[in-house]
Amino acid sequence: METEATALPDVLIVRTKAFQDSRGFFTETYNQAAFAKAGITEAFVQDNVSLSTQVGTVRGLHFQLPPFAQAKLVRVVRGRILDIAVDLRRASPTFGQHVAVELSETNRQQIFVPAGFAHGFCTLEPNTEVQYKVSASYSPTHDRGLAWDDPALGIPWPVAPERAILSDKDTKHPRLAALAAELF
Ligand SMILES: Cc1cn([C@H]2C[C@H](O)[C@@H](COP(=O)(O)OP(=O)(O)O[C@H]3O[C@@H](C)C(=O)[C@@H](O)[C@H]3O)O2)c(=O)[nH]c1=O
Repeated sequence: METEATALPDVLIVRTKAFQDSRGFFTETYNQAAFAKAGITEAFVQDNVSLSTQVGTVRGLHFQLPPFAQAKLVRVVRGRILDIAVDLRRASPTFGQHVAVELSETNRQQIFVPAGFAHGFCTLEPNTEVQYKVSASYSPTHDRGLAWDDPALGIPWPVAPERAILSDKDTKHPRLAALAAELF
């Protein structure tokens, strides 16, 4: 496997080696020892999958508060997304900044998003299936959101706000400036 730094040094793009043959390919999407060697030492405790049927589906921006803050290792099994991570660590020099990375069934790259970041994505193809590992279990009482379309974030979403397909919950999150000091 190899990792590539992004504009936010703690967010990594991960590529694992694929073995091609006449049947197709084989790759290890996660290997604890290899990832630890590359600096990803989180113990992942839950695997998630979501299917978004329509192009322009936006999920996010989501995070969980401590002690249930989650690091995430995200990949796309089918389709294509623009994946977004926003730094919410108040003491960080890159607080409020984001990384945008395209993940697809074709490029098979993954993104590692540490705890202390909000995460979300927009689907670029129908029937897109996203799988991700998280380092803390789901806790609805610690689950929080950040407005995906907050202009202060400057995220280059590939869908117009009026066309985005969102959950009811994701239309109601506060903007960054209104997030309480309850962050990280
Ligand atoms: C996230 C999650 C949801 N659920 C349930 C709650 C709810 O009834 C249903 C759908 O939940 P949501 O609307 O929050 O699903 P979704 O909008 O897909 O939420 C996910 O978005 C991406 C961007 C992330 O980064 C994830 O961490 C997660 O927040 O699934 C669980 O049982 N376990 C979980 O870990």
